[in-house]
Amino acid sequence: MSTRNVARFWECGKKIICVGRNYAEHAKELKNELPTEPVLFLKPPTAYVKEGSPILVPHYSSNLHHEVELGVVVGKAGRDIPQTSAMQHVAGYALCLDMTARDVQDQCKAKGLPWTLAKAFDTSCPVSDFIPKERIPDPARVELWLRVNNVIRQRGSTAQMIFSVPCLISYISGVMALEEGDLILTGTPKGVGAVNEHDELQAGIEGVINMTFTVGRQAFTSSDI
Ligand SMILES: O=C([O-])CC(=O)C(=O)O
Ligand SMILES: [Mg+2]
Repeated sequence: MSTRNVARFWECGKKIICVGRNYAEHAKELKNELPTEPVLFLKPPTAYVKEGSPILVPHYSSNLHHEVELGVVVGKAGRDIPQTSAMQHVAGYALCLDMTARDVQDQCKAKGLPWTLAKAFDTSCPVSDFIPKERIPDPARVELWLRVNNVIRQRGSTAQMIFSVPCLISYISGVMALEEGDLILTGTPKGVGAVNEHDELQAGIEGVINMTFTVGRQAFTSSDI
């Protein structure tokens, strides 16, 4: 894959690997135990949405939550990657939202079912433009923020992550091969909450990038895509 294609990672059709409960304060706010190893789940490439298109509340949910996260874009494929060379596999970053149907996730948790319906629906992965690696010299020093209708909801530093970016790359690549254009969502800091139709959602990485999305509602109609 060319550098140009990695820069348009959302068009590559590659996988999105998400990490849950990677910030202690967020694990606590949802009354979850702190993980002893990374919690992983996946989103399909159809989850991507870019600025200019709305985030859609799934037709089967009435409690859509925002989660602002640092995304890591893979630039070099690998399997069983050691932590010491993990950063060589990073092409760059993206500001990401892990949109979550919290009511559906709660039902999945109660029934012991996977989180797919809660996390993998169309538009569940809003992303910024590609951020070249040089613009973020240290992924453990990134300040994330998120506002809904101009009110600050989330603010956190990636310094608070339980598992670092090199640790996550090493762990994930021991489970599944990482490929160029894959995206890793590294977990959300505290402050998650609901968004509703017509809300305006703004998120940013301090001093690097910001993005704006509006919220709409998914219609349950058959259509060609
Ligand atoms: O749904 C959750 O709370 C897990 C998750 O994605 C996160 O911690 O970022
Ligand atoms: Mg998340």
